[in-house]
Amino acid sequence: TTIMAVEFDGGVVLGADSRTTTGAYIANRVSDKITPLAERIYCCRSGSAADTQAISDYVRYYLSIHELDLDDWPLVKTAASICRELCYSNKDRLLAGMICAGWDPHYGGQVYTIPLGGTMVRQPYSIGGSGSTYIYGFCDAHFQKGMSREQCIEFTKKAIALAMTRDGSSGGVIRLVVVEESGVSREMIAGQDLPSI
Ligand SMILES: C#CCCCC(=O)N[C@@H](Cc1ccccc1)C(=O)N[C@@H](CC(C)C)B(O)O
Repeated sequence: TTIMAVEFDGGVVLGADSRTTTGAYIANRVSDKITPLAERIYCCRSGSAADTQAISDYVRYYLSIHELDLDDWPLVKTAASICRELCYSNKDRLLAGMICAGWDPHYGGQVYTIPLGGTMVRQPYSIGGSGSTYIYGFCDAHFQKGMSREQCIEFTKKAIALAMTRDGSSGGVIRLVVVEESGVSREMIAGQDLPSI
């Protein structure tokens, strides 16, 4: 897996490849690893498909209960904290590396990364999954503070595309989700991995 999320002024871009593997076998070449946690909060999943689906379901459930007490949008930090609590307190049983990202009216676009051990840290952008190891240099070289929505989209597309060419556990199509105050939009970019003949 290769996953990424980038903050911009007013929202976030989330990106992921679409390959699920069992060993070298590609169990799913069109997986959707960008999963909703609330209306303006999503997570990118890496590691065990089962573990990260279960964690996402719990976070979505807890947030839905929490929202009944709120008369406002839930905070991205709240979603990330619930995710972190589940990952940390079950760290010896889970294989889950997740990136929580979204928009809320208090802090705008935010990216929180929750790697394997269950720590949580906010970053201007984050990369994760097996494929991320191949693009740290590219991301260090190309990230700039204050990039526009469109620049963040292009940065995310290029980084994930490069990782997909080198990581055997990444491939399929590039999925993108843009979350901002005005709404959520999805995009899918197909490469060579979809049958054309
Ligand atoms: C189908 C099926 C059985 C397991 C599928 C399954 O979890 N594959 C994993 C690799 C893995 C991990 C831990 C144990 C075994 C196999 C996988 O493809 N993970 C991708 C992300 C998830 C969310 C799709 B990525 O991290 O590569």
